[in-house]
Amino acid sequence: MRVKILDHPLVSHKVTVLRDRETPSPQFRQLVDELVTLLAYEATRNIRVEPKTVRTPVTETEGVVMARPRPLVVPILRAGLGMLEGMTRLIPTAEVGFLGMARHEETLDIVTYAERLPDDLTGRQVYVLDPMLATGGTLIESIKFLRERGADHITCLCILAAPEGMKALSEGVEGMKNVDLFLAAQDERLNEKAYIVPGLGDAGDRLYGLAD
Ligand SMILES: O=P(O)(O)OC[C@H]1O[C@H](OP(=O)(O)OP(=O)(O)O)[C@H](O)[C@@H]1O
Ligand SMILES: O=c1cc[nH]c(=O)[nH]1
Ligand SMILES: [Mg+2]
Repeated sequence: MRVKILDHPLVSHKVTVLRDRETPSPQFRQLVDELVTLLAYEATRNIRVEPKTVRTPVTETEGVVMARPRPLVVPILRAGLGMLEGMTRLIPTAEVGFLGMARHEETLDIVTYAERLPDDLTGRQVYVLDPMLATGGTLIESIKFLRERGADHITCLCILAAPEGMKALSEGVEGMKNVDLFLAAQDERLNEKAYIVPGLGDAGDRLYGLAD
């Protein structure tokens, strides 16, 4: 598994504001949207293109366009939904599939409660969106799911990750070729409730939770 952590002062600035418990939901959503654009710029370097000839007003020239089959973007509900618009703004022609997964607060077991994906993903490049990689259980489960359908190359975009989850993920996908992970920041550890430290709390609640 290839891991890339963005190293950019603008990213660090946005992550810091995102962490701040005083940052309200509307600003939190805006920051997630901005961060995913920056992450997506790096994470889509591997996007497949094919040659295309175009006629400019001046002459004919060789360029490239995105290859077929189109890439598939998969936000992991609920928190991953906050990353979808930023991603599709960059790749408007991508197809979007959905996976709804939640980890049980105490057992940390992953429950897959929704799935809307093409049956056959043979040869497809897939971009998985989930802001938090904590124990890694959710991402491992989703990658296995996508692999079983034939996905060819899976790139995960996360905002924060704990080292424990990164290790579990790399062991969990060992032997699987073509799995990449892009992060805005790597955090210190997990706490006793498997929350990321220092983290940003519960991403789903901060994006979509009811205001106090
Ligand atoms: O690496 P893990 O230990 O599996 O934890 C990470 C998962 O936890 C969060 O989702 P959550 O289960 O809270 O669901 P939500 O998005 O509906 O809040 C987060 O968005 C990840 O999907
Ligand atoms: O810190 C964490 C861990 C899992 N899910 C979250 O939303 N935050
Ligand atoms: Mg949650």
